[in-house]
Amino acid sequence: MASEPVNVNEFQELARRAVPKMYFDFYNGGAEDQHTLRENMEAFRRITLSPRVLVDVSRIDMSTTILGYPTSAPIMIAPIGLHKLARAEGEVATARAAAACNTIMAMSFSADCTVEEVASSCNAIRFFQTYVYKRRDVTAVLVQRAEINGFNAIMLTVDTPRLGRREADIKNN
Ligand SMILES: Cc1cc2nc3c(=O)[nH]c(=O)nc-3n(C[C@H](O)[C@H](O)[C@H](O)COP(=O)(O)O)c2cc1C
Repeated sequence: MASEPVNVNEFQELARRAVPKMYFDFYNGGAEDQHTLRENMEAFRRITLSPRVLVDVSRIDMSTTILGYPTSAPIMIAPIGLHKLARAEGEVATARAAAACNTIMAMSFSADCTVEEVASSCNAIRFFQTYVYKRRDVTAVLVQRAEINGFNAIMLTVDTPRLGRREADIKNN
């Protein structure tokens, strides 16, 4: 790719070149035969946009709110673990990017940075993702730390009672 990326797919190709294969496979892969991963993309392809014609488009505003918090577009950063595999600053860099784009960052429980580091790095609107652990006191402490550090919402992941069988990660050890 000679020039700057012009769409999301091209970012994927840049990422492939930027990080070791093992890390790229972790970020890029899904579980088992990756049916859901493919279907997630197909679902977006099936959506047809119907432009409204003869309307004033001189000023386009996609801003909205998510749980009452403002965002420049109905797009936010999903919780993804281990950002330091991609960049030394990890989730701090992601939070700064979210703030620069006026969007919301959901920080993973499996983050490489602490909630304190992310909170002190910028004023991004941030949600904290967690699971409900067998030890409820562990969950409570995580939620309290997030709250003290200005996280605005808790994103509860309920579909991971067991980890998915991510075959690329198995092959990469
Ligand atoms: C590499 C990777 C790591 C992820 N880590 C987390 C995580 O730590 N916590 C979580 O709740 N979801 C995690 N997810 C799930 C994503 O947040 C998201 O729900 C999932 O990728 C589906 O959204 P998508 O179709 O936009 O990819 C992860 C997904 C990927 C691909």
